[in-house]
Amino acid sequence: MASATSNPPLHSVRGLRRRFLNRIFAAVYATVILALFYHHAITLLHSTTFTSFCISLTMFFSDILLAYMWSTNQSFRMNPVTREEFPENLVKFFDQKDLPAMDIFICTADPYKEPPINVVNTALSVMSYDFPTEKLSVYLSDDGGSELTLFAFMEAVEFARTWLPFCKENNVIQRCPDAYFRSNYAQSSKTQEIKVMYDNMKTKIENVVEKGKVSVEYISNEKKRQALSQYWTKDSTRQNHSSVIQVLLDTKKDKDNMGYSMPNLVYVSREKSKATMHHFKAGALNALLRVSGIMTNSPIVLTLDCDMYSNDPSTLQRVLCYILDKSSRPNLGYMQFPQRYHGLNNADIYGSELKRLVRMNPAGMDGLDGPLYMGTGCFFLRRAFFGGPSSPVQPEIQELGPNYIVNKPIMDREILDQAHHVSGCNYENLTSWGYKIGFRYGSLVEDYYTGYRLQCEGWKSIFCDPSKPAFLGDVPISLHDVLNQNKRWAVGLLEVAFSKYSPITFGIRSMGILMGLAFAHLAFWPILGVPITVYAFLPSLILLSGISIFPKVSDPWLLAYIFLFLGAYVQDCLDFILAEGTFQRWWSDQRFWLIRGLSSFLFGSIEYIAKHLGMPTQGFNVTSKAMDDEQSKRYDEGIFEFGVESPMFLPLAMAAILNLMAFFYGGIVQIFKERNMDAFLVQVFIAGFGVLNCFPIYEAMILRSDKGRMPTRITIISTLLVWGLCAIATFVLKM
Ligand SMILES: O=c1ccn([C@@H]2O[C@H](COP(=O)(O)OP(=O)(O)O[C@H]3O[C@H](CO)[C@@H](O)[C@H](O)[C@H]3O)[C@@H](O)[C@H]2O)c(=O)[nH]1
Ligand SMILES: [Mn+2]
Repeated sequence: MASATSNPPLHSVRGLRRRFLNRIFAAVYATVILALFYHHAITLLHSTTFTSFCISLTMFFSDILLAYMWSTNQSFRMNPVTREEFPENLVKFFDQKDLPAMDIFICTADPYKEPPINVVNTALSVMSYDFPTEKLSVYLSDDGGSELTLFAFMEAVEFARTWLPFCKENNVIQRCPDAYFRSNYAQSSKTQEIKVMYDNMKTKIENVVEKGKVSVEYISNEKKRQALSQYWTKDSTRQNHSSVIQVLLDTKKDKDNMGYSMPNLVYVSREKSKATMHHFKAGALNALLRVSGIMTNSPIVLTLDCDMYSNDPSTLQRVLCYILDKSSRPNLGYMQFPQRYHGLNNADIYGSELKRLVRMNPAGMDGLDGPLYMGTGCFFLRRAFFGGPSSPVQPEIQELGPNYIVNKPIMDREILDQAHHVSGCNYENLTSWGYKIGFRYGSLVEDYYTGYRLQCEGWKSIFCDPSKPAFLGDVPISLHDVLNQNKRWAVGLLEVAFSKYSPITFGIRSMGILMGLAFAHLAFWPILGVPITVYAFLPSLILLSGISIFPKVSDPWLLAYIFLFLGAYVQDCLDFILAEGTFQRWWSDQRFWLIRGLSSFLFGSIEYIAKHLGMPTQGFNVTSKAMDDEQSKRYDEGIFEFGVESPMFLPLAMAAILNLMAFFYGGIVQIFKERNMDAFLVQVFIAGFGVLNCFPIYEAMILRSDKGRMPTRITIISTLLVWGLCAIATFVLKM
């Protein structure tokens, strides 16, 4: 066990024992893949017709892509580690007053998709961290440019004056008010009183959002009126408005109801103009980096999405266990906590837990040079945004440099003017922002891309995954939302994969083979759509024409297929269950890979190509966090939500229908009637596996009558398309 040099230790790290087994298994598996390639090559050479050549080539190509995904995936398995922190030892080394200051960034972008009451809850959960309040500054970026959000925050400030001291004096563990009142909290007259206050605030905010504007009866004083009036100019819209910066709390002046000081709280809505690119979330974060730079310039920065509240008030202490211990990891640039979620249904039908992506793979990278950046729950050293560890890049004004010490109060006129200036929409023109400084532009997955570029510059990272989640977030509850989110990721990842900074070339050169491959695995994630689509359609189509393409049951080559299939699936399942998973969730997770492959990845790739050709595309389509009661109920019961006529459902429905046909035809005609089991067993098995995975789709097409069922039009169109596909296949194969 390697532990930090300090004594008593602040943290420890341990390699998982299964890494040795992983390495041996990887060697065996790789050998079998090579053998399979040999078999593919032989089949190709011996193909008798042009059609059979094309089919063999397609299967070979699909298997090459699968092999690429498998081999790059091994970098996560070579050296996974787990860590432990001992925040209780921190006090033995550091005085409260020596702790570094923290700037916390929260992003929101749309008051209708991201209800302001939830954003307020997130802010309150971090404002009440167990940390010296004068060292804490919370910045809210409102890309929705909405007076509704500003209003919600002005209400939140009032509530915070009671909530913050209440949490501290009663040592409340759950400091997100909404989660607290949902939990089994100790009832007392004080908690009753606070609950009433909270409910009042919530009702007010929700009413205002419902009305779509802040009417006068909600504006209780002149200060609020003035703040809100900035939104009342004629040409102020979401895409077109000047900067709004409102200091809602100033730690030097504001006191809560018990007389304790409060953290800084600043509302920022950067200037927007239709004529200027704003780079979505990355642009918003860069604006915050500058505004906070002018106002507080704390050496540590936390980025949070508005839907991820803090679930543990002692998280900052955990972070300091690494950041204050220089021996923990040289050139440490950031520390990532996993995204963890609340409100998942038992089976996690959409695989939203993303266990592999957000917990298992980052633990694997942590054993190398550290995890990727995942957009939220990540603590950065501000310095990391300004060039590599040994190649600093100076920003255009010295006040923004990471070492500059702010010596004026946050409300100083000059500070406010400068803050407005740096949040202007043309400020970044002819500067290095987004390219050499700050969060990086050029990909819809700005998080992945920024973390990747920082690692290329030489920054390292740490993955901190305490058993009590540090942050908890929402998951989308309709299939359409999930697929859209995954599609956005697919587009963003391809943008990196095929850029001049592709991990497969630039990445491997900059950070070595294993880290390079780990990033390359993700960048090319969407190509999985190709083999998944091929396997979903080709074997079944061909089966319907009575043609066999896999080794016969009596052929020893079949063993290679069985080994590769079972080896990958069983290892994956074991890994999943060992990482606190259940079999049921694993099953949903593997199914969702197939669903993603057929929809998000396919449509994402098309969108990427369209974007590349200069056609207009969607950009950063914010995931909805608003809940519809009926939808919520169905989600909780584990029922798939189709409901809308999304083209992304077409390939899913088609695969479902085709595999069902192939399974029955193959099973009945080929195996029972023609006694052709030897030739067709594999294809019937593949179709059957598809059918097994498609149960929720059949249900949604035939059995259900609720609003979330498969729209009839999708069912009809996909049936026609399958019919057309079969006709073409018969024609081509009989040629
Ligand atoms: O123009 C924009 C668009 C989005 N956001 C914010 O970005 C965050 C993430 O957006 P969301 O729609 O919730 O995206 P998800 O798909 O849930 O996010 C995952 O993927 C994103 C990259 O695609 C990362 O930025 C996120 O951190 C990560 O959780 C939210 O707080 C938004 O308010 C902005 O500030 N400005
Ligand atoms: Mn989100």
